[in-house]
Amino acid sequence: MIYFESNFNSTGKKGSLEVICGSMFSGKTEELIRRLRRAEFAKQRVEIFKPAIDNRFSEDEVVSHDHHSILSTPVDSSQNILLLAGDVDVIGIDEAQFFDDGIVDVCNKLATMGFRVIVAGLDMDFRGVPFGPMPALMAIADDVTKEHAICVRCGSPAYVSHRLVADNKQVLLGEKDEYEPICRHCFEAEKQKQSKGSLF
Ligand SMILES: Nc1ncnc2c1ncn2[C@@H]1O[C@H](COP(=O)(O)OP(=O)(O)O)[C@@H](O)[C@H]1O
Ligand SMILES: Cc1cn([C@H]2C[C@H](O)[C@@H](COP(=O)(O)O)O2)c(=O)[nH]c1=O
Ligand SMILES: [Zn+2]
Repeated sequence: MIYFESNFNSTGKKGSLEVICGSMFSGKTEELIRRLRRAEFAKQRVEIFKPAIDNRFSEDEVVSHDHHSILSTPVDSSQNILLLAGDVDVIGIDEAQFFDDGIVDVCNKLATMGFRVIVAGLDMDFRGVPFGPMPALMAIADDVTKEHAICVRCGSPAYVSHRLVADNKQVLLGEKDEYEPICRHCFEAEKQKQSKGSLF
């Protein structure tokens, strides 16, 4: 896929929605920052939003696990993105899984209005279940990129973020102490191990 920094999508029309998904540590944020920086090199005006709850590394920056960062605006609700999207060409949104369902309509509207919208987020939660508005965003996107971390157990491409701590809430902010990226095979082995353990 060729991304058009000119803000025209592959059909030559202005306005599009790109989704970058995958497990934790797969490079979603790095890829988001890379696309936004390229847009800046093309003299595009860029605005980045993230959910206010994600204050792990910084209140007002999107930061990758490899310490790349870009200034962002934290917002409490998806509607705020519509209100705050000013006179820009490209809108980046990180950690989209944490937004309310309204984010789907907001992204659709922005793309139709002519913005290039680039969204990054976890496709699945720690149970391997689709996360929040991500499946709907992927369905309506013009382009979807699935990134893969390396499975920390066997070196294959990882597909899910396995939770290492005993907590069943869907939302639990964390890093390497709380999550590890693993592949389908190692995830299945883990589930078997846990179900055997719960029998005794
Ligand atoms: N198991 C792993 N597989 C791949 N990258 C990893 C792994 N563990 C740590 N990393 C680091 O995470 C970086 C990706 O970080 P980031 O873009 O923030 O990912 P994401 O946003 O998908 O969580 C990689 O460049 C690498 O330095
Ligand atoms: C799997 C999973 C993750 N989270 C949290 C953990 C992190 O704070 C973010 C994901 O960050 P990343 O940029 O993709 O590394 O989400 C969660 O709350 N619930 C989950 O099931
Ligand atoms: Zn594995």
